[in-house]
Amino acid sequence: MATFIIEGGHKLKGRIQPQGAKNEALQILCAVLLTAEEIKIDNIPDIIDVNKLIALLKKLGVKINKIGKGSYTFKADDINLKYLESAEFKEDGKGLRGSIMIVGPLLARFGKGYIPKPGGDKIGRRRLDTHFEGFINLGAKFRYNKEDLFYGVEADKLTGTYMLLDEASVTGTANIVMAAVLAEGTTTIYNAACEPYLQQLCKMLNRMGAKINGVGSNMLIIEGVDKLGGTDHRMLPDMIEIGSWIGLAAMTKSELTITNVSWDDLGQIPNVFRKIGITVERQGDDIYIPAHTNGYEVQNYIDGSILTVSDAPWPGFTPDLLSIILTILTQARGSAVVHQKMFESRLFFVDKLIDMGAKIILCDPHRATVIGHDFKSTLKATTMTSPDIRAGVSLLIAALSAKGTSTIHNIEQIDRGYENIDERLRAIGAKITRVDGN
Ligand SMILES: CC(=O)N[C@H]1[C@@H](OP(=O)(O)OP(=O)(O)OC[C@H]2O[C@@H](n3ccc(=O)[nH]c3=O)[C@H](O)[C@@H]2O)O[C@H](CO)[C@@H](O)[C@@H]1O
Ligand SMILES: C=C(OP(=O)(O)O)C(=O)O
Repeated sequence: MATFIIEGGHKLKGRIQPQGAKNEALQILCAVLLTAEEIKIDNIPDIIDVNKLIALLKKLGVKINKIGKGSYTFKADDINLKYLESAEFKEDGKGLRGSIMIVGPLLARFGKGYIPKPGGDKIGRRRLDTHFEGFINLGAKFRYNKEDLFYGVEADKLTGTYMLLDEASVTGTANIVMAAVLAEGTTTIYNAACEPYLQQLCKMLNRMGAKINGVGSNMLIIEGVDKLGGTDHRMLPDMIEIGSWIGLAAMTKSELTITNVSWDDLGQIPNVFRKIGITVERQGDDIYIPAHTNGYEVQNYIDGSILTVSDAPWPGFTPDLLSIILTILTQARGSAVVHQKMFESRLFFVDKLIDMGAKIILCDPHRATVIGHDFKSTLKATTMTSPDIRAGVSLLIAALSAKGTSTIHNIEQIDRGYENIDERLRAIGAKITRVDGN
């Protein structure tokens, strides 16, 4: 278990370039299984989850060449399906959430797809029904081994159909789309998720020869094709990292420029930060955050009632930024409610913020009321353990704003999704030391 030692209370300054998007990368990498032709992908983040998926694809027989930082070619022309039945695969597949998305492409191209219960953050129930109901709708036979927690789908052929998803699952929609592009006939997916990750996936699949209409909406109409070909793809900047750096700048009263953010793909993100009083300035394709020397003031609604920040499927506000919003609210002028609708265990990390002196009432597992200090009292340094990726980064931001030296254990949770975070933050003035565990 590695650890960060953080000396808080220093202002940061400078420019930071967001990495390529983690959740997009996990989808895009799985899509290389859909063709025997070469696919070149740029801006792949160098993070634990993505590297685990690349290693898994390699074991599946995908030929992988690293051609530069974040740039790889992939060629899935000789897939080793036996690996899917190995004990090794049962271990590898469990290591991350994104591995679930190999199932759709494997089913579509080779007639079978297996996966052990995938990993990812322990932030509440994370069921997979939407994925498998989608495959069943396309004509696949499903089985689940309860002892091994091992899922499997098989089909001689997939046939397009109409389906109404029970929830707009992000990875579920990606998985079903990747199966449907090679199905016979037309598939309509209603209540589809439409995060930029999915829009990017659909655009890439269309460049490979797929026929997907409705990209960016909650109804995708997919006309199946016999075969897909190669393409080039570049990952968008990671919008969750961008939100994390906005929060970091505000809470440490630092002046930061977040470069090349792909503004038009950020949806509600800039506005939600503005609602809690943070100045988010557009400069070309950069975000400029001035030093919030006089703090930031939470806006009320027009009728004067208290602000609630909650998540919703895209184009709603992403649940992956709520932990960061909650953390920066602890120093806001005013109060707000954070309502995490999707995941029931994601707010428990507030205990650590309360230990640091934050004023938070956890109303129930989904809702917390935060009463901001307006910097009249700084958070106290402490020792904590990162429970999940976004709570981990939130605690890191809290520690950077706190008085004294904090310790965060289990930072592998942070490394799962943030590339070289300590080095990149040191470059803008943060005092962070990484101590490797045994
Ligand atoms: C690898 C990856 O891409 N992970 C992301 C993906 O996870 P993932 O695809 O696993 O998450 P899902 O979209 O399936 O949904 C997660 C949870 O939210 C609930 N749910 C979902 C849709 C909905 O309309 N209402 C609702 O309550 C589901 O019941 C489920 O419990 O999407 C999540 C939701 O944006 C993000 O937090 C994860 O970072
Ligand atoms: C919950 C997240 O990731 P995963 O789905 O990989 O656990 C996240 O990125 O915030």
